[in-house]
Amino acid sequence: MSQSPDRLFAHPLEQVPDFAFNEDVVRVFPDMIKRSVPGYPTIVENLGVLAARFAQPNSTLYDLGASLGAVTQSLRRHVRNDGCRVIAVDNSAAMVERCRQYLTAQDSMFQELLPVNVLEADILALPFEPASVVAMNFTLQFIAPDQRLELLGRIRQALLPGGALILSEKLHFADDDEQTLLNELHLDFKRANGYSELEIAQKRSAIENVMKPDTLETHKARLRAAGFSKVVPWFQCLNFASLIALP
Ligand SMILES: Nc1ncnc2c1ncn2[C@@H]1O[C@H](C[S@+](CC[C@H]([NH3+])C(=O)[O-])CC(=O)[O-])[C@@H](O)[C@H]1O
Ligand SMILES: O=C(O)C(=O)Cc1ccccc1
Repeated sequence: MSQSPDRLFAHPLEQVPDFAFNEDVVRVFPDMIKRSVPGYPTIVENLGVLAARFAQPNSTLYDLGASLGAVTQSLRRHVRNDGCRVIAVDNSAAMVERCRQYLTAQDSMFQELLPVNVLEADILALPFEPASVVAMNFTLQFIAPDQRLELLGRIRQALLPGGALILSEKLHFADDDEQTLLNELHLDFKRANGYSELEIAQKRSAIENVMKPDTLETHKARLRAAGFSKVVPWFQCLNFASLIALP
């Protein structure tokens, strides 16, 4: 499986197209997300550890917006079998194809992993089965803002008592100084990971129409409105955070 360094925005583009999860992105995605999202490896690994606490025997665990299945692989490293299974969902055909290859490779290296079903589907149109764990690792930010509440409401309805939604997102900050500082520090993180000013500027223009981060306050209020009883942030690195939402 070929994995390449992310140079997608390294050369000047006449017009920067809107960011899409296509084959070019799939080829560089593991490198791109590690060099762009501070704390990503820590979040992914610990998501499996967290999930193990909420997973119930004979239940379903969802990985929504699974991309190449990094979270699904972490769930399979940490959650005991006990009749559980994972449903990984993504609406990018290119992502789903490569995700299935990675999970098959994981299956060939380890025994007794949770069974996985990888679905190519739009999570906005997918009926959810009862689930003990739902992971959305940096996916809600790509959903149209006016669809987010309804989606979270359906996830809430699907969650079994004692289960949890684990939601990771890039954050926006209402306080201008806080927004400026954390944004600058995020740019420094990207520079430290080898991205040029041109790459940073072109990537920013590619994602600004398709990725709309909310504030932590908006997330908390919307999760409450969706029926979650408690929202507990468990991780923040610069402007990227992860929350546990309890039914
Ligand atoms: N409506 C939708 N339905 C299904 N999938 C969608 C939808 N909209 C976007 N996606 C998918 O959500 C994923 C978001 S990436 C998640 C990283 C992963 N969780 C990781 O932990 O490595 C985040 C990022 O790139 O910053 C992409 O694969 C989209 O195709
Ligand atoms: O690159 C960024 O600035 C981001 O905010 C995160 C990101 C990571 C991977 C794909 C799209 C957005």
